[in-house]
Amino acid sequence: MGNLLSAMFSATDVQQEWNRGELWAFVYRIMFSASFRTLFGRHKENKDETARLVHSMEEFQKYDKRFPEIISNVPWWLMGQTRKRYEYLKSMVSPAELSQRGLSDFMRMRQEIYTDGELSADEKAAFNFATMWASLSNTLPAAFWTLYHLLKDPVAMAAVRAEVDQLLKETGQTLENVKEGGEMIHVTRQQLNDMKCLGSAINEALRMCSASIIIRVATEDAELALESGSTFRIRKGDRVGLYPGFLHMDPEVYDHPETFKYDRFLENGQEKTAFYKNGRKLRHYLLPFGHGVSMCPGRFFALNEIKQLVTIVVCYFDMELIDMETPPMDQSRAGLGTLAPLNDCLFRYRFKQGCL
Ligand code: HEM
Repeated sequence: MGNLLSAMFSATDVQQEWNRGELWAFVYRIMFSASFRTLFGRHKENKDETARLVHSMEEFQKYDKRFPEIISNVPWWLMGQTRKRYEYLKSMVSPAELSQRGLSDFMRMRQEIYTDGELSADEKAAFNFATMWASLSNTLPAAFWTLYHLLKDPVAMAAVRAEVDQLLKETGQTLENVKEGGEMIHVTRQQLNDMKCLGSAINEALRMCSASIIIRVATEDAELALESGSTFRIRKGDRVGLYPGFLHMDPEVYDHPETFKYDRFLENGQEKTAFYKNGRKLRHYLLPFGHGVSMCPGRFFALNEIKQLVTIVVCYFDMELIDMETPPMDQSRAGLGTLAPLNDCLFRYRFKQGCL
C-alpha cells in the first residue's frame, strides 16, 4: 500500500484543481513503479530511484510492444533496439543488482530455488526478468480495465465506494483524518479478502480482458472427449493449447458477455461460484490465472494490488472519464496474457477536499 501511495502522489500534481490525463498512462506509471518496488524492493544505497524507474518503465513499454514478435522468434536484428532493451531490463533484476535491494519474500524464495541449480548469473537474471514481465504485463491491463469500467459505471463505483467506506469505518479510519504527510489509510490482507464487491468487479474485468493460452505437454497418450460427441486423440509429447477466452465470452455461461457487470461474481454479499453450461454446473468458469500446478503464483499479489489501487482512488481522488467511448483491446497480444487498451482515454482527476 505504501509503495502504491507514494507512486500515486509522485505521479500526480498534488492539487485540488482538476487535472487532465490519460488513464492508461496514469495506471501504467503508478502500477509499474509500485509493483517493481514491492517485488524487487528498494535500493539500499540509491534511495530515490524515481528517474531510474521511469526510464525502466519506458524501456519496458517499448520492449513489451515487441513481445508478439519476440515470442514468434523474429530475429533480434530485425527488431531495432529490442535486444539492447532486454539486456538493460535484465540488468535491473540481475543477482548483483538484487543483492543491493530489500527483496519481497516471493522474489527471495525464487532466488533460493535458483541457488540449488547450476544457473549462470545471466540465466538467473533472465528468469527474474521473466517474472518481472509476467507480473507487470498482466497486472497493468487488468488494473486499467477494472478502474476504467468502475469510472464508466456510476452504480458500480457507488457500490465499491460503499464497501471501502464500510471498511474504513470498521477500522476507525475516516477520510477526514487522512491528510498529506499525516495519517494514511491502511488495510489488512483479511480486509482485502473481504472486499467481495470489488473482487467481483476485478473478476469481471479479468473475464473480459484475459486472453492467455494455457499450454500443456501431454505426458502420455490420451483421448479427449468433447461435449459435441467428437473425440481428439492426443499423443505423448503433443502440445495442447487451451483458450479460456472462449469460455469467458460464452453467452450461455455469462449472459451479455460483452457487457461489464460489476456484480456478476457476487451473490448475497459473497463470491458467486455457480455458473452453468448445458444445465451442468461448471467446475472451471473463470481461468485468467491458468490452472493446475503451473497456475499463476502471483495471483493473490495481483488481486490485492488492484484492490489497493482502487481503494486509494476512492479514498483520495475525484476521478471522471472524459472519453466515454470504450477503447478497443490490443488484439496483437491475444494468447499472451491480459489485453491492454489499443489507445488511451482522457480522464480528469483531483485530490478530494480535505486530503491536502
Ligand atoms: C492480473 C494479473 C495476472 C494474470 C492475469 C496472470 C496470468 C498468468 C497465467 C495465465 C499464467 C500461466 C498459468 C498456467 O500455465 O496455468 C501465469 C503464470 C505465471 N505468472 Fe502470472 N498473472 C498475473 C500476475 C502475476 C504476478 C503479479 C506475478 C508475480 C508476482 C506473476 C508471476 C507468474 C509466474 C512466475 C508464472 C509462471 C508460473 C509457472 O510456470 O510455474 N503473475 N500468470
